[in-house]
Amino acid sequence: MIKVPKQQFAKCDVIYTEQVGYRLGKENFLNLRSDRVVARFKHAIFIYNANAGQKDISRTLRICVPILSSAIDELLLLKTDRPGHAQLLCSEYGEHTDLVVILGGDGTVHECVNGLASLAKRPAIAILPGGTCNDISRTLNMPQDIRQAAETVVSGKLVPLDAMDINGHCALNFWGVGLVTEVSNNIKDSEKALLGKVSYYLSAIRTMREMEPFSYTVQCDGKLYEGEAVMVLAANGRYIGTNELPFRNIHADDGKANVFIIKNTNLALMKEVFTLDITLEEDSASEVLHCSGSEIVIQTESKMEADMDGEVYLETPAHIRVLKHHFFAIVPSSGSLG
Ligand SMILES: Nc1ncnc2c1ncn2[C@@H]1O[C@H](COP(=O)(O)OP(=O)(O)OP(=O)(O)O)[C@@H](O)[C@H]1O
Repeated sequence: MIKVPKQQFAKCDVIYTEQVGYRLGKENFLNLRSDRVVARFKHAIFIYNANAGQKDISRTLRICVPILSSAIDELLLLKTDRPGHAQLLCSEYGEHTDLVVILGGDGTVHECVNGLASLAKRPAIAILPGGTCNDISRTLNMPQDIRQAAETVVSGKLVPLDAMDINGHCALNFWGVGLVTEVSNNIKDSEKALLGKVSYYLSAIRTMREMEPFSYTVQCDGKLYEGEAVMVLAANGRYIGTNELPFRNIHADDGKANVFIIKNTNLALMKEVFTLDITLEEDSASEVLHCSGSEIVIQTESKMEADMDGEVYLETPAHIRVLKHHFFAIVPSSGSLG
C-alpha cells in the first residue's frame, strides 16, 4: 500500500486507495479534497437490465447514455439477457474497467456486486435507479430521476461503501428472514408489472395476516440474543421497499451491519417501524431489538429461506461478515452515506 500525500497526487501516475487497492491513473482525478475524490473515468461498462422496473428502456438509454459518454472516454454498453447475466458480465469485465454503471433495480445491483466482490481489482460502481424499489440507489442518495442520476454519475464523488459477505455471497442492502422473505415471495408478478412498488405493500398486508413467529438465535460480535420473532433483518443500507428505516446511526460505511429483530406482526407496530423516526437502544425491551456488529451469526430452529437485497435463494443459518469499504461508489457531490 502506497500512501501519497494529497499535494503530491498530481505527480503520481498511479494511486492506490487504502481500503481496496483500487487503482486510478492520475488523469482520473479532477479534484481532491479531504473527504472528496471526484473522478473522471477513462473506461466504463454500462450494464442495463431492460426487464427491471416499469420504464421505457429505449427512452431511458436515450437520456442517460449521452450524459455518461460526455464524461467517460470509452463506454461499453452491455444488456443483460437473462437472470444471472449481470453477475457474469461483471466478473468478466470488472478488472478491466474503472467504473461499472448499473441501470436496474436492487436485483441487478445484487448480481453485479456478486460478480465484482471477489475481484482483486474492483472498479468503482454507480447506480442508476432503473428498477421498482431501487433501495440501494436510495442509500447512496442518488436522485430517483434518471437524468439527474446520470448527471450525478459524471459530477458526483467517490465514497467507500461496505458490503456484507453472507455465506460466501455478497449483499449491499440487507439480509432477512421471516416477514421480509415472505413479502418478497408473495409479490405477484402481475401486480409488480402493473403497480410497481405498491405491489410490495399489498404483499406485506397479505403476508402479515398469516405470519407465524419462529425461534431464532443471533450472535452479534459475540453477544447472544434468542427468542421468538416474525422477522430478523441485518441491514447495511437505509431503505427497504422504498421506505427509509426509522433508525438513526445506520451508515453504509461504518464497518457494521444493524440487526433488527421484530417480535410480532402487530400492524400498528409495523407502521411505526416503517414510518416514524424512532431511535432504539441496544437491548431495548420494546417489540424491536436492535444491535450492530461486524460479525453476525443468525440461526433459526428449522431452516428458513432468506432474502438478500430482495432476492430469495439462500437459507439459514447465515454467517454475516461486514466487509468494510469493500467498494467505492458514486454519490452526489454534496452528500454522504449517513
Ligand atoms: N433479460 C432478462 N430477462 C429476464 N430477467 C432478467 C433479465 N436480465 C435480468 N433479469 C432479472 O430481472 C430481475 C429483476 O430485476 P431487478 O430486481 O433489478 O428489478 P426490479 O425487481 O424491478 O427492481 P427492485 O429489485 O429494485 O424492486 C433480476 O432478478 C434479474 O435477474
